[in-house]
Amino acid sequence: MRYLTAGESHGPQLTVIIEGLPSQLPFAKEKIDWQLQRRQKGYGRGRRMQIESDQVQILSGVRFGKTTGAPVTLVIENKDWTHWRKIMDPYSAWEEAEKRRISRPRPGHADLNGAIKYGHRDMRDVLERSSARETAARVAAGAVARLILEQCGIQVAGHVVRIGQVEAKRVELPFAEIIERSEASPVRCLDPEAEVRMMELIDQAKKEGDSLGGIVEVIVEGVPIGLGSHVHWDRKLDARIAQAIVSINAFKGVEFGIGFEAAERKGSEVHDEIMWSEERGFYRATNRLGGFEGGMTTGEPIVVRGVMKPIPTLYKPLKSVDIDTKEPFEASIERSDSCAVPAASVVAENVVAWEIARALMEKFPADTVDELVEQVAKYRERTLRF
Ligand SMILES: Cc1cc2nc3c(=O)[nH]c(=O)nc-3n(C[C@H](O)[C@H](O)[C@H](O)COP(=O)(O)O)c2cc1C
Ligand SMILES: C=C(O[C@@H]1CC(C(=O)O)=C[C@@H](OP(=O)(O)O)[C@H]1O)C(=O)O
Repeated sequence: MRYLTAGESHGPQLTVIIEGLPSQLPFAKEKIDWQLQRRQKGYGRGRRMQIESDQVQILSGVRFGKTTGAPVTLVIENKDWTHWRKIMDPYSAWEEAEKRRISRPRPGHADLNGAIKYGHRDMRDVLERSSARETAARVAAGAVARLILEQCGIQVAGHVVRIGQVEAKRVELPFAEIIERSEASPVRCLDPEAEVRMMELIDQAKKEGDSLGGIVEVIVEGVPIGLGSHVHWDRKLDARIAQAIVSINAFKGVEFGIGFEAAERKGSEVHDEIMWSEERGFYRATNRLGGFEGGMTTGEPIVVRGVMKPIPTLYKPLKSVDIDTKEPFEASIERSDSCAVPAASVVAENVVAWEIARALMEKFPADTVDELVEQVAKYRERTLRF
């Protein structure tokens, strides 16, 4: 399974082409649109989210509500396009674009490196594609992956663990409650006390023209043992998930289970002891390693965390240099989010879902979804009797 996305932030649309899906997969458009809506929400987002109302248009690969096995093309409209048409049209008048040309790179964004690398004097040509608007297309792909996972009894949830200085209290909750609580929270946080403080912090950052980052956690339940592989570096599923997370705009790090804390602990306080019972087969007494050993799933829930740096576009001045005049300047006032950690947790859920579905399709190659479901069920049974 693979996908490609295309589209600029202020162009007419985003497009995603997904290839390698099994046929006969019930293609619930409302579930894809639901994931897109979830990504748009979250306390701390800027005005752009009030303009957009993301949903997919299905252009290929689906008939009678099911996949045909052909590539699926999905399109998400940029409503904001109408305001940018004059300068974002592929043949827009140069004079129009020149009036809005961007020559002032923002520290922390892709502007300067992209302009130097691709030879652009208008940094809009970098901004448009480096914008996290593109994550809407990735969420659509992940939402399609979730349709596959659902058929195989695999569920994905996500929540916000930290925003700036505020950390949520760690609580052990049943999976359904994690979904319910994070969904009800404007910052997608499971801890009501931290939620209030996170919102205050976002208000304060906004007032000060500053921005905030944080940490998100994704949990995947119902994964069979042995997705991924130890035999080669690029088949290790934890490594692929790490790439998927760090590829999200502004994500700088990733950890599984207890993560970086493992460095401080002794082996006896890290490794998850192996147990066996008639009903469960092999299982672990703990899940400190977050569901992975040897690049393969252990069958315990996958627990992965990603760290997002603060949003680069600031109202508060940061030093930079104009690429035309070479003069220093301060502040570049652009419309921007002040904190997008809650929204990014939805992106994280969906990019992880994609990697799990891809690994599932690699282990259980199938042309139809029934073939896939059958193989997964048989394998689970075999695992239990191992
Ligand atoms: C959901 C989401 C929303 C974002 N919104 C903004 C924004 O409004 N303004 C901004 O400057 N950066 C925003 N970012 C971050 C930039 O896209 C990101 O920092 C930039 O692409 C540079 O890439 P890097 O930070 O990975 O190096 C957002 C990121 C995500 C995941
Ligand atoms: C459009 C989205 O996020 C955008 C991501 C983004 C950036 O620089 O990454 C900058 C902002 O773009 P604009 O200047 O058009 O407001 C965000 O709104 C989105 O998430 O759908």
